[in-house]
Amino acid sequence: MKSVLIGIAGGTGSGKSTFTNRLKEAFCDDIAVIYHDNYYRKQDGIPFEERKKMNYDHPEAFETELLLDQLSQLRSGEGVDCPVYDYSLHNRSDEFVRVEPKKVILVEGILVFVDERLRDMFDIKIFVEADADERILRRVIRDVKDRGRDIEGVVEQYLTTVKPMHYLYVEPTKPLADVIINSGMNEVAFQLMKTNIEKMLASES
Ligand SMILES: Nc1ncnc2c1ncn2[C@@H]1O[C@H](COP(=O)(O)OP(=O)(O)O)[C@@H](O)[C@H]1O
Ligand SMILES: O=c1ccn([C@@H]2O[C@H](COP(=O)(O)O)[C@@H](O)[C@H]2O)c(=O)[nH]1
Repeated sequence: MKSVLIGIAGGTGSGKSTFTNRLKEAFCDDIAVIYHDNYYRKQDGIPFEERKKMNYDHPEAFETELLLDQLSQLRSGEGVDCPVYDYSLHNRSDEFVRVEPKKVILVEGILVFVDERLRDMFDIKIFVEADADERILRRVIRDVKDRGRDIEGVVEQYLTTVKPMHYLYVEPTKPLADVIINSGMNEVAFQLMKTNIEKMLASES
């Protein structure tokens, strides 16, 4: 079985997870999904107050080597134990999630097109686009509701690291994408990808 790897990048709050999760809901266990965020580095030795202030939008914040190894294993037909990140702790949890090899593997994250080795693994590269004001508004609501943050903290983090790193690292990868889609709720883009994945799953190779 040859796996097709699909990378889904875009700024924070653009709707990457929304788009990815809609595809996962449509195909359930027929496809695999990997979130680059789960590969944020382990920070066990660093106190919580320090972890809160770190730059999570720089490529070095991720253990991309581990992701590369695990994607290679999946492509060779082996299952992997993916790490699980806990945003409220700013650290990896002790959990793992078993991911089995599938014909179609989605890999989602803000910086998945930055590392050339990772970028070159993708058969299809999708960039989810949304205006910066909409992204930050969504992020404030989501981080307060789901990621254990307060509004002041989200705003400070956005201005000090998230925004500058977005323009330094995320935005420059947009032209490297095969397809740029306008929001994760885009129905046309969803149906096009769904049809394509159905064809991939039905093909013999
Ligand atoms: N087009 C949209 N309109 C309104 N809300 C949206 C839209 N896309 C995403 N959201 C919401 O915004 C938040 C961030 O979206 P998410 O998919 O998690 O973004 P990302 O994974 O790119 O950070 C979520 O709460 C999601 O439900
Ligand atoms: O401990 C952490 C780890 C990450 N973040 C932020 O998460 C986003 C990436 O996730 P999206 O779902 O794409 O928004 C990134 O911008 C980091 O700043 C964090 O706040 N704390």
